[in-house]
Amino acid sequence: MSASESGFKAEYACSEGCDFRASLLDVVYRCPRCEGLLEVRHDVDALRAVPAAEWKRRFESRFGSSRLPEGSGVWGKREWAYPQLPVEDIVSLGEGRVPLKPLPRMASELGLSALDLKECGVSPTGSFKDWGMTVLVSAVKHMRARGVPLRAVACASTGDTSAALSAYCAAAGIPAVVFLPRDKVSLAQLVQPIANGARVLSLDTDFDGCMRLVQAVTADTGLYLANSMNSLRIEGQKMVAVELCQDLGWEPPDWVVIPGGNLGNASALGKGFELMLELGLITRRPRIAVAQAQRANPLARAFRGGFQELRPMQAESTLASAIQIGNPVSFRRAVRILKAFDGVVEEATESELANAAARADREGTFTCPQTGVALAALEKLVAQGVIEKGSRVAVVSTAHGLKFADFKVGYHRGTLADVTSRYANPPVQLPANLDAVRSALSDLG
Ligand SMILES: N[C@@H](CCOP(=O)(O)O)C(=O)O
Repeated sequence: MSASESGFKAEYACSEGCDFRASLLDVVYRCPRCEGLLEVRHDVDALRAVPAAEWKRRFESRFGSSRLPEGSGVWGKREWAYPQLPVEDIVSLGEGRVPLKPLPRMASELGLSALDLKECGVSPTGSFKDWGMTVLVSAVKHMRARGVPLRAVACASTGDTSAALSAYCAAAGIPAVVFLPRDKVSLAQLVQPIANGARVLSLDTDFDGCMRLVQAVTADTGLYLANSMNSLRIEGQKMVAVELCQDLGWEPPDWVVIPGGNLGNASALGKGFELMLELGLITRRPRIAVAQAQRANPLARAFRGGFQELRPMQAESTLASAIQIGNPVSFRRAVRILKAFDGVVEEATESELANAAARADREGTFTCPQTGVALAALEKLVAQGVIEKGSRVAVVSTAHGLKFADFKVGYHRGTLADVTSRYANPPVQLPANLDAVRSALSDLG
């Protein structure tokens, strides 16, 4: 069924309040009047005509399906994503529907009544970027089918967005071009677009430099921009908030902690909560904490200054390479969301992020360094009393740790610069004889 048959629709609107409107078939990323980013605006009155209980019932019933796109965590909620999109244009790899993993030991040590990790990296390309990329690439497939002359789709990336774009474009048979900062993404991230047949440009600059170039190149409307300044991405990524509430019986946590780089993700999280509030699926706002690496912390600096305008910075090298960004494109959107959700921003040093990731791994996860930043920020916010004891907290885990194997190896070898590995667990080197093995295990009783 095409969602247009169900009567719902969405269009572009200026996120800064101009009365600019455009069709989702248009190639446009910013408001032509004020240069502000666009947002996808849904017909909320039409959506509200369906009772909240019916939305919950629909979403629950689709959640159980193993068939795509119905069983996708994004397209199972398609009326809230891109309602007019015909089903035949959906490009899904089975994104979303990821585990909400409890961390009971860490919760108890921190004095929280619940701590859950929303494992968005348990996903086709190993990161939360799949949630938004399925919407964007499906939209491109639809535009091409309708005769819009798009030759290829391009993005700048710190490694996860490029992997997602390449995989979805490969599935759809659409050429992809990725702009990567040379030697600043992990080997696993680099090989993903290579394997998927994307055109990989390895550039002698950082992410912000790649972002400037991709924006210039995609001014040619035949090359479509896939970074999250394109608001189609936000429509998929906002489903993280919806799925999180669904996991929790439609009761939001008290706090959500999320790592922040280019800041599309924090904006999407807030947009998801706002839509659920408008449609009555939830009745309370969680508070949001955005976590940044201390070496790439433009939002944290702005927060300390009372959210003055963004001062772009040169992001320094950090283990949390996926959020090594000094000039976040979605800064204004994220600030708006933080204000609306009584939000805070905290930052983590290299040692704090690495140890927080390792601490969570001791409970059965395999966390990426960006999630380590969020967990370290959580520890600090609890210690400061900002997040109160007894709170129920969800942390958005953005990527799978397998993409960052070097980080894990370095941590457990104790070779990471500026990190004291408190939970290092190096292998025990032994001769292959029974006495040595028994002696190594003697403390286990
Ligand atoms: N961390 C991102 C950076 C690009 O951000 P996006 O929000 O524009 O996708 C990545 O993985 O590339």
